[in-house]
Parts: sequence; structure tokens; C-alpha cells
Amino acid sequence: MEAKEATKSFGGLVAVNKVDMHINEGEVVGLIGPNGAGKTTFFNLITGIYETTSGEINFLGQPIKKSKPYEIAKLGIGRTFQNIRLFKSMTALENVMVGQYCRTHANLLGAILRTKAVRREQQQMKDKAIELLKFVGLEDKKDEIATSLPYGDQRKVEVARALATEPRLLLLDEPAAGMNSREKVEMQQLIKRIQEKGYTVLLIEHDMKLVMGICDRILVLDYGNKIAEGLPAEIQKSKEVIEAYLGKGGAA
Ligand SMILES: Nc1ncnc2c1ncn2[C@@H]1O[C@H](COP(=O)(O)OP(=O)(O)OP(=O)(O)O)[C@@H](O)[C@H]1O
Repeated sequence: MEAKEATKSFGGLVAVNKVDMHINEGEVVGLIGPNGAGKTTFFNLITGIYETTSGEINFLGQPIKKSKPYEIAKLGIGRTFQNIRLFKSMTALENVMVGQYCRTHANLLGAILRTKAVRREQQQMKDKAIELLKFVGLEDKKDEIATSLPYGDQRKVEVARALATEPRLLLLDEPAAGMNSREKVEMQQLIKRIQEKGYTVLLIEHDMKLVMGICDRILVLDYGNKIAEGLPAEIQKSKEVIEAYLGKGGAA
């Protein structure tokens, strides 16, 4: 993924201002910044919810245009949301299976007639969804209604559903928000295991311990501008970053 001077304005407000960035395959990159810095808007540009006002974002050599969520998933970008968006009244397993539909081959007629090929594919989907739930540590909760699970588990179901789209790039929007410290540690371990499986991750997260502990590289936005980029240790020491978080007086 590569952004070249990516810009998004809402009327007079420039939410993302000429941001350059790239993510290499296999990296975990953190996107941080104070509230309103433009992080979610940047995610929405990568996922085609918004179109850039100017500049461009390329993914696997193709420019990202305004697209429907399933088109972006098919392109190879999976995401989770700041506010959990699971399908109510569906089990954890069904929620994960929904993520796979952008990769299935069955056409409508085959699905209606429930042909042998369709049944075989559905069984494969189910097996794979169970495997993903096992990967996030929720195999024993597969038949529970997803939205009735504890908060931390719901976030894990969302991660499993995003993985089910077979993403080449996984975007995690505040995966540890609202979690207790035990759940945060589990989420950090899960992201580490996701990276070990070969996935590429871009992560928005306010929990500095988690960000610093897991990211290969960190990018900092403030008022839409990229104010710093570097290794976690470099970001922690950056005067610009400290000022952005604490205000100029706080950095003294
Ligand atoms: N749809 C929109 N219309 C108008 N302004 C918007 C819209 N979306 C975001 N903004 C504005 O753009 C700026 C960046 O917002 P954004 O949500 O991207 O920040 P953020 O870094 O994700 O913040 P947070 O950490 O609080 O989630 C803010 O000033 C916000 O009010």
C-alpha cells in the first residue's frame, strides 16, 4: 500500500493533508495521533469509503477508488471497526462465514439448488471459519450469538471475520478500545500471531503500550499532517510527537 500526498477535505476542513506513506508486506505499522488527527479518515480513504480530494492511494499497484465494502474486501483489504459492527442474531461462526463470501465461487442458481459443489464449498467455508475462531481463541464459543459475547471476544470475532476475507492488508481500528488490561495483552498477542502468519497490518490504536510493543514502524498524524514516522523508540523521543500529545507547554 502506498499513499502519495493523499488528501481529504470536508468543506474547508482538511482532515488528511498530503500524507505520504507506504506499508511493506509483512509489516505491522501503527497510525497514531491525538483525537481528530485524521486517522479514521485515512482508513476510510484506504477502504474506498471516501475518495481522495487530491493525491492517490495505490494498493498492489492499483489506485483505490470509491468502492463498496465487498469490492474492497475482494481487492484484498480487510478491516475491523472502531465501534464493533457484528451481525446481530448471528452466531460467532456465522459472522465469520459472512467474511468469506467475497471469496466464494457459487452462483445464485447453484446456491438455490444447493448443488453438490455448493454444499462442498459451504462445508469448506464452515471448516475454515472454525479454524479462524480457533486461531483467535474462540472455538468453544462458535455457536453463541456474537453480540452477546464479552466485549473482548466480540473484537476477536471481528478480527476473525476480517481474516476470513483473506486480506493482503488488514486494517485494525482501535482493536483494544474499551478492553481491560488482560484483554489488551491478549489482543497484542493475537496481532503478533497474525503477523507471524504472514499478514500485513495497519493499526490505529490509542494504547501506547500496545502500539510501542507491537509495531515495526509508527506514523503520527496531527491535524491531518504527518508529523513523524519511524521506529517505536524514535517516535517515543520525538519532540513533535510529544508536543502534539501534550501541547507545547507539556513538552518542556
Ligand atoms: N464525514 C465528515 N464530515 C466532516 N468532517 C469530518 C468527517 N469525518 C471526519 N471529520 C473531521 O475530520 C477530522 C479528522 O477526523 P477523524 O475521525 O479522521 O480523526 P481521528 O484521528 O480518527 O480521531 P479519533 O481518534 O477521535 O477517532 C476531525 O476534525 C473530524 O471532525
